[in-house]
Amino acid sequence: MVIGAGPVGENVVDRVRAGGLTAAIVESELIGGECSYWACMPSKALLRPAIARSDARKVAGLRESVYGPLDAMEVFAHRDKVVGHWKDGGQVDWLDSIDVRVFRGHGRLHGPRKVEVTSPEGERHVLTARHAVAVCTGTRALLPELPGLPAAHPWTSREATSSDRVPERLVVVGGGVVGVEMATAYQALGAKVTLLVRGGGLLPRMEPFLGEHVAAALTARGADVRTDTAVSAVVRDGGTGPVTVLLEGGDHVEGDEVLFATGRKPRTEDIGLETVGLAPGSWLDVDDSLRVTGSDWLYAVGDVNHRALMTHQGKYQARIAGAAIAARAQGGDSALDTGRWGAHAATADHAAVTQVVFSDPEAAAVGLTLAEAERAGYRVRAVDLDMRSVAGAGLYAQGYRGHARMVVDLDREVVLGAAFVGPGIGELLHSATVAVTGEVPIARLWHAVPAYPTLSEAWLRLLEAYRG
Ligand SMILES: Cc1cc2nc3c(=O)[nH]c(=O)nc-3n(C[C@H](O)[C@H](O)[C@H](O)COP(=O)(O)OP(=O)(O)OC[C@H]3O[C@@H](n4cnc5c(N)ncnc54)[C@H](O)[C@@H]3O)c2cc1C
Ligand SMILES: NC(=O)c1ccc[n+]([C@@H]2O[C@H](COP(=O)([O-])OP(=O)(O)OC[C@H]3O[C@@H](n4cnc5c(N)ncnc54)[C@H](O)[C@@H]3O)[C@@H](O)[C@H]2O)c1
Repeated sequence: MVIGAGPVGENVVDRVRAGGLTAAIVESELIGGECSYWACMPSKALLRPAIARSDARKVAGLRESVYGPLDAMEVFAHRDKVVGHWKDGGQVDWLDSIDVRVFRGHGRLHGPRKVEVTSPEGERHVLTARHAVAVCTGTRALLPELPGLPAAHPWTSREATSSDRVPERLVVVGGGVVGVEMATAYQALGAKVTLLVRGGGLLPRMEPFLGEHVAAALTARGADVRTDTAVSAVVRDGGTGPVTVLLEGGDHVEGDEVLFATGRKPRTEDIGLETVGLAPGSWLDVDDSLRVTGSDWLYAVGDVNHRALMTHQGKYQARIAGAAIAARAQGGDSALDTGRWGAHAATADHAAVTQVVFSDPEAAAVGLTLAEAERAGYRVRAVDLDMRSVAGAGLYAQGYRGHARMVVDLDREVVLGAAFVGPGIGELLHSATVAVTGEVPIARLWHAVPAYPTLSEAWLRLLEAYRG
């Protein structure tokens, strides 16, 4: 039994079916989850024209053709198509095709191995799982407790990704991934954007140079990026019209909408955790097979376990969890391969989490940052590269600005992490992921020859710099 049919829940049922078990899934909103309708897919549909136009403006002979504004209505119409007009028929057909029973309604644990489903009409059924229950209920936006905020009707990621109008002035609070991506999209669509960042820079979970490049580019295009700036209250008379965001220190910013992109909280307040001895509202702690600590039947997969809040990482966990559930059903714990990089251990959660931020320029990273590697006790060296020394970069875009870093474990001579920022850099990430996950020795990477003249020659320059 799976509670929550986001990308992660869908992949859990797919993998347990592939492992020979039967599966059922409960969904209270749309099959496909946050990612398909209010997160990854609509946000990338809004960002693609912004990034494509920006890249084209860096190509001689082409830039003159792309100086007009984006057609916001066309962009929104395309976004609507990408999200299937917020209808999930296609996803339901797919679940039917793999013989998974779908229950519409709210799912709650009801003691060991039991799930109570309350249908939209209020009917209740209790279903009993033979082997396992997987909680895949994801997250929702976390709003800080600030005076005036609820009454101001702020945008969260849901409103920002589903809006069909561009506010003249958009204030964005939060310099994480959602804040940066939505500031990028709405600025390109024509809004005057102010980005209020509590900390010292953007994208604080990544190598600092990524956020520095992104902030410089947003500022150069006219955004007002304010770091070390804390919001103290929000005022919006009557809950509509212009909104005033008050800052600690006495200053204020006015906007026509304010987006709070200040993190996520788990959707576990009302899923019956108390019936199995767990605290409602908490993130769910799991082992590397994604089984909840202390349980032999309950799994928590995807955002809800707080390991790595990205769709691709959650789907990876789903593949591991589905295989582990099927293996345990057949042979108990002894049937599992839970060693490092084993079939039933989500090792990449610790060593090789990947992320592409679809900002302009793009930012991408895998594995450990230099600071994380040092904190973990590795003897490391960071090798840095100005992307302007890569021939392919100059051809990709005139005046290319970008930077790359490779973090090397000096004892094993393998790459622990890599980070890139620059136009088109997102597609470079997977080569780094293969190097980090495969723990490919530097001596062998030396033989992996990047084609000339591509952005991938960043690898050649990084390896040359490392070897001296
Ligand atoms: C604006 C934005 C952009 C993003 N962009 C990207 C991106 O480009 N790439 C990327 O990798 N990640 C991105 N993410 C993160 C990504 O959306 C999440 O990591 C992903 O959605 C997690 O999948 P999930 O299945 O764990 O949860 P969700 O997608 O949240 O799905 C959970 C499902 O469970 C259902 N549910 C919850 N409670 C119950 C219940 N009690 N009973 C029945 N059903 C229930 C919900 O209705 C939902 O359908 C983005 C996030 C945001 C906010
Ligand atoms: N392209 C992608 O992979 C992608 C895109 C969007 C979101 N996501 C994922 O979704 C998750 C949620 O993203 P997010 O940006 O909402 O969260 P986040 O945790 O990445 O960033 C939230 C930011 O808000 C700041 N913040 C928190 N409270 C604040 C306050 N009161 N005032 C001002 N700032 C405050 C935090 O310091 C942090 O920098 C992330 O884990 C992210 O990885 C991924």
